[in-house]
Amino acid sequence: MNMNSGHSNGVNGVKKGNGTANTSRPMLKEQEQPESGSSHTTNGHAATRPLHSRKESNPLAPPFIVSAPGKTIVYGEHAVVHGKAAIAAAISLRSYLLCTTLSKSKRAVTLRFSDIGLEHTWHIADLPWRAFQHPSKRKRYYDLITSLNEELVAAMQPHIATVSPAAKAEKRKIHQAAASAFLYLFLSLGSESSSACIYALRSTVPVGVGLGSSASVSVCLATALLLQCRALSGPHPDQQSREAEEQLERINRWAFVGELLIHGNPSGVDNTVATNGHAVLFQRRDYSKPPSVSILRDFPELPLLLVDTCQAKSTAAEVAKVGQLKTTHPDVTEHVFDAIDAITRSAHDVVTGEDPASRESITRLGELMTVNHGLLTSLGVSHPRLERLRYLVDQAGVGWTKLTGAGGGGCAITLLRPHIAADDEAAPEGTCSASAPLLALQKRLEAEGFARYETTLGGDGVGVLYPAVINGVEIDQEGFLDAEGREGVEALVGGRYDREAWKYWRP
Ligand SMILES: Nc1ncnc2c1ncn2[C@@H]1O[C@H](COP(=O)(O)OP(=O)(O)O)[C@@H](O)[C@H]1O
Ligand SMILES: C[C@@](O)(CCOP(=O)(O)O)CC(=O)O
Repeated sequence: MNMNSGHSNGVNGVKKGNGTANTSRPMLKEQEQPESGSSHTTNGHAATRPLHSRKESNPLAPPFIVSAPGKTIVYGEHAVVHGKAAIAAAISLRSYLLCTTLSKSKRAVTLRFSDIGLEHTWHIADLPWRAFQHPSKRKRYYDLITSLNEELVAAMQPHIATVSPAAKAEKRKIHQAAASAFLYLFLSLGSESSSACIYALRSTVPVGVGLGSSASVSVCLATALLLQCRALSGPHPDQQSREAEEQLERINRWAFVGELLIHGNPSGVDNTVATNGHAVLFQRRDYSKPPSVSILRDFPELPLLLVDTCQAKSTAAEVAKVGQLKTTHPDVTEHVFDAIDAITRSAHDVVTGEDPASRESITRLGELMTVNHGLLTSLGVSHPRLERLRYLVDQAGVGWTKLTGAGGGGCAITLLRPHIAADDEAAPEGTCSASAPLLALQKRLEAEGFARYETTLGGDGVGVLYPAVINGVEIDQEGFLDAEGREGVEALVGGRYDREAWKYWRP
């Protein structure tokens, strides 16, 4: 699938509105991969074009969407930045990036990230291609990049400074972080002859609450740009496991670069789980090498309550705070990291053991969460709102609580005690819960300004909807950007009614 040239294996006959469409979705086959940034020529694809594919004269690839999940870190945040193990699971909240290629004459790329109110256009020719393509700086799509090149970041700065310059400082920071992630990836993977395109983003992952919104956005950006420079094969259903694994690894490497731009010193656990889905045991001892990643496909469906303190936090600030503590008290901090590492490994033994959903296993997992939270507090990354939340849950006696993600506000997870979870499950559909203590707690939390997210753990990682057609209807950019809330977005892009439409790399 050449997503940029008129020789695309794309689809025609797609109707706007309520019409029917040819929804065959030819995905990339493994083929000769171009050098990153090479011009978009065909490589014998026309011969394999299906009967109803786009006409040679049509210069545009059809709009397509990529999607990636948010995550919750169950054990090991912060320690993971310093080389220890962490367990994280994908959640059913996701980001979606709709890519609409424009005719060659347009020569501009536009970001429309409506959740955060960002709209920005760059003229492709104005961008600092010379710096990014200098032989000493040029990166290939298969390279492992573990740190940003300061000269390239500096070359990009004038083009980032023009993003939302009049916005309030906090908003500008959010806009410029997202724009930086895009632009660094675009300049690294694209070329001056890249197609003009509009990148429209919607996310059901709340921004900056510890659920990996930046990673899910970075995975979407990396995947879209890799697809557009033809550096990915698939996803297609008959793809060999090793090949699918390689594609996910490629996406993950570039998503990590996006994370470097957004939050400075990432461990890589967030983008790894957003790429692969399910749950992962993750460790990165040496930042110059790929991390050790074990995918936990049989991670139990833990009865978790996910609560937002609604207290804003900054991952970069919390990570820097722990870094500072490590500099001041290296031995003490290392011991705390080691203890967190031991917690993660004990939890891993339980979830990969005989009966991870048994009463005993849940109790062990819960106790480990309590200790993990205590250690995070000792690192200075809790917050009065998180402590209040933990106190309320402890008082209600419904489960074990820890902060998740960077802390300093953001979210906490509570593992429900088995009898509470059982009552909750037995509740008639549509009711909140049959468990009186849980119901009382939920009311209390609401009254004190906490928010609860309904989500399930595990599920697929990065997915592609090519073309952007659900049930024969092409997803319209304006409708996508204006869709109301989580329900609106999911109703529009949801594979719920067209299960075959979304494709995933499944090793
Ligand atoms: N829906 C979105 N649209 C655009 N950018 C987003 C979106 N969600 C997150 N981001 C980017 O990710 C950043 C949040 O990252 P971070 O502070 O690490 O929080 P989180 O814990 O959610 O990952 C934002 O500043 C923004 O740049
Ligand atoms: C604190 C940390 O371990 C997790 C941060 O997660 P989040 O950005 O709060 O979703 C940092 C990292 O692993 O990169």
